[in-house]
Amino acid sequence: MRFVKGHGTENDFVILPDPDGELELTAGRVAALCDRRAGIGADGVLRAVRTKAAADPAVEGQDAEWFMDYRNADGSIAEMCGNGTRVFARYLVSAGLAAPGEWDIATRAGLRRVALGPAGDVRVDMGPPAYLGTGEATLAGRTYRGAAVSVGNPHLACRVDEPVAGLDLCRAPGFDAAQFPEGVNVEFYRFLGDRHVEMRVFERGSGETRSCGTGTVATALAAAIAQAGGGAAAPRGTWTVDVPGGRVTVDLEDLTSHLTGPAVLVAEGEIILAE
Ligand SMILES: N[C@@H](CCC[C@H](N)C(=O)O)C(=O)O
Repeated sequence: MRFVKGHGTENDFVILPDPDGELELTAGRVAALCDRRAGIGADGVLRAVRTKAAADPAVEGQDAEWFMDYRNADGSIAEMCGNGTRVFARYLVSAGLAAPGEWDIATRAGLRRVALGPAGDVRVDMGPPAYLGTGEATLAGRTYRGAAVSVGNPHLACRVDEPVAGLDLCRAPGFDAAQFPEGVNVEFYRFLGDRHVEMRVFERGSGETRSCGTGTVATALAAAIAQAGGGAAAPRGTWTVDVPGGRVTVDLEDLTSHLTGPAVLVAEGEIILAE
């Protein structure tokens, strides 16, 4: 079957066009595709299926032509993927399946509105990130306090004072499984300036990645709350988030948030699907 490979700030994806929902996408098949030695290699898979053909109750009734069926590299299903949404939108336009402009994409976290031209950055309405209180992550014998944030999927954004490049993210950070029964994406961020942070992430289901769009939104909210001295009434504003794979912008607004950044398609080809 055909595939396209793309990335958003080096958070990379295999895109599988499946307009009529015919593909049986097992967890094993996703993990095999994402394998960086024995497969194509990616942080996740984006299956492009027409919403009306998607046999997924999570998107039933969503008024969008296309459903982004996102899977993590280990084959697990996630509610949302911010970088993936930008890459998905760029793919639909590039393939002639949607026109440049503004339209909605169905996701398990609800409709996400994208805005894009014939080339260049993509802007995604990420909805209002929800601050859910504090939490703790452990890494290399140290405990980090963070903000639990839902961006449709779960995050724990922890502030650090040292450069994030020095953190050992070879192993998964520990977290309280009672607080995050479905697992959690853990971000570590450091202030670089006014509304400017650097961030690294260990993603649920994929390990350390070079970027995480939902994670940058969670981090911007956590940093805004920290800057305001705590509490959920964070000031609104535009944040710059530097990640190992590049830079994105997060707008925290009264009723929603927007994520803006690159979306690049790098290859297309044919997969030989081993059964
Ligand atoms: N990289 C994504 C997030 C993908 C899902 C995440 N690993 C989860 O399990 O929630 C992004 O750009 O948001």
